[in-house]
Amino acid sequence: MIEFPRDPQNVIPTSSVKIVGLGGAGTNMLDRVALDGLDGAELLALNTDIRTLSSSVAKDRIQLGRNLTKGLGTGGDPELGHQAVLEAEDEIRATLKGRKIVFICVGLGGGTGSGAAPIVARVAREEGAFVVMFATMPFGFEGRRRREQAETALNELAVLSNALVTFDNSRMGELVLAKQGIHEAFAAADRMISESIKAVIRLVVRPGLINVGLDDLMSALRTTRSRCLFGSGIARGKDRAQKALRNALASPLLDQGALLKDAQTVLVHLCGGEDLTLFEIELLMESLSKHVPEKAQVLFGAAVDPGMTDQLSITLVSSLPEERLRRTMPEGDYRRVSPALEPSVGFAADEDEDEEEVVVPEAAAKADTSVSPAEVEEFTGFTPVEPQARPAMEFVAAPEPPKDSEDEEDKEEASQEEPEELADLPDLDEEEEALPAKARESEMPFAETDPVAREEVKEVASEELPEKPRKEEKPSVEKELFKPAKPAGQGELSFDGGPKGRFEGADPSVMDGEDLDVPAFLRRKR
Ligand SMILES: Nc1nc2c(ncn2[C@@H]2O[C@H](COP(=O)(O)OP(=O)(O)OP(=O)(O)O)[C@@H](O)[C@H]2O)c(=O)[nH]1
Repeated sequence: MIEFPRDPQNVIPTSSVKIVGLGGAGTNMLDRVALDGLDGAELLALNTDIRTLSSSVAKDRIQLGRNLTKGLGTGGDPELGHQAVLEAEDEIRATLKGRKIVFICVGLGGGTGSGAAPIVARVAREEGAFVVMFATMPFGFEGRRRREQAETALNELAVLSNALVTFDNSRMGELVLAKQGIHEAFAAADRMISESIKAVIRLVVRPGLINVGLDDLMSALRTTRSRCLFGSGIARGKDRAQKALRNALASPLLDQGALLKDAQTVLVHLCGGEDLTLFEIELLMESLSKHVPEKAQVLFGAAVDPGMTDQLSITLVSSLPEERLRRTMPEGDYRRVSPALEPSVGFAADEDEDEEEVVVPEAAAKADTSVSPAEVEEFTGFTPVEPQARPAMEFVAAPEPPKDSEDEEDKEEASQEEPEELADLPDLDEEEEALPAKARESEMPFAETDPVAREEVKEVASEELPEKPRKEEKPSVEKELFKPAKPAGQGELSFDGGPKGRFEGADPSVMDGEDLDVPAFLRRKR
């Protein structure tokens, strides 16, 4: 067992941490964090939609746009979201006063979150807080408008936040089986985000043997336009160090550890009970070194939490610049697993900023940050090791580019080639297109409850889904006559060549000079 004196000056009390849930998605994420249990940190819910706001478990709640939207959402309009938050700016400022770290959870793409997040980030920064933004990007099927709104907000947040961690909803949808509904996909995404938030909070607020500070966190994540790599695993019992590492590497955001091989800085944080041994730490770090490049800077932190007897947790945080991400995965893969990463996502940190030294009272050392058995189960739920428990859509690692070839063309071909395994997977876009518009509509929770969003969804379903290019085929009389009314965005049924609509060999039914076997709408056109 390692005996180590604690330095209470180096930790941040949970009371100086505020977690803000913004908009519908943000409030859901916040509720998830609260329900999963995070002692001490204060929760604040901000929303225009009074119904969602009032059902939040957060103790502090502020309604945005009291006069402007009068308790309703913004209907997907970020400008309304922007105006609405300005109405409540003073109230928000008052509640963020004196906080050292403010975590903001938001789903980008709608009106409230996308329009208000930059203002909330600015206010928190003005109050001297270190701002970590957790933002989700919309599912690919939500349409171009939401994607564009999300990207605009993301670019603003990249400048305003100290750290911006993005989660791609499409990517996290892979955590659930393809046949499960969209509700499960959102729930899986929320659980993942909740775990990430809690792990990051544990990193910076837990009294440590070897502390990880905000500056370490920043340098692990510091690069512009990059994707956050994050993995967290926990295990107990025999071989817990190896198991915890395996669980962390299995995180979908690390692609089974494959993405770490290009990382420049990796932040590693270990936490165990009082039975944590130096041997375990060494073992774990040795195993990890196989996944991390030799030149990478490894920032290491460790903490002992008496509540974690028999357990060991490991958290890995890093970032991968966008162009490296593209190199690691061929273009096809990249879009397939993460369409919302196009064209920009990521983390941004203020390079020039001089970080204030955080001085914290002694009480901080007593902050309760124990991990419950339920949490352990939750973690292992995300990182199943049994093949049957894996998500149906699984990332397949990119093939290695040819080593000796100098020929640029060869290299390009190799990077564009689709691996064999991928060729068998259904194409997400095609699959989505193949869904009837109705089915897609009914899968969207926000469309069920929000009439404006419902209209948007219909709009997307009817306008934005491109028609599949059809093969050249000979026009036939039957096809021309009985062309089915084409539902927007849906693939067209092919008809066989047999006669349709008229019984073979039967006389035509003619009345008043009109052939009744010809559909009425065609007769009218004549
Ligand atoms: N992970 C997750 N994402 C969600 C959830 N609900 C919505 N989203 C995503 O977040 C985006 C924004 O949705 P909301 O948060 O409901 O919208 P809002 O910001 O409140 O804005 P308005 O409702 O338009 O005023 C959506 O486009 C979805 O991609 C959720 O429960 N979990």
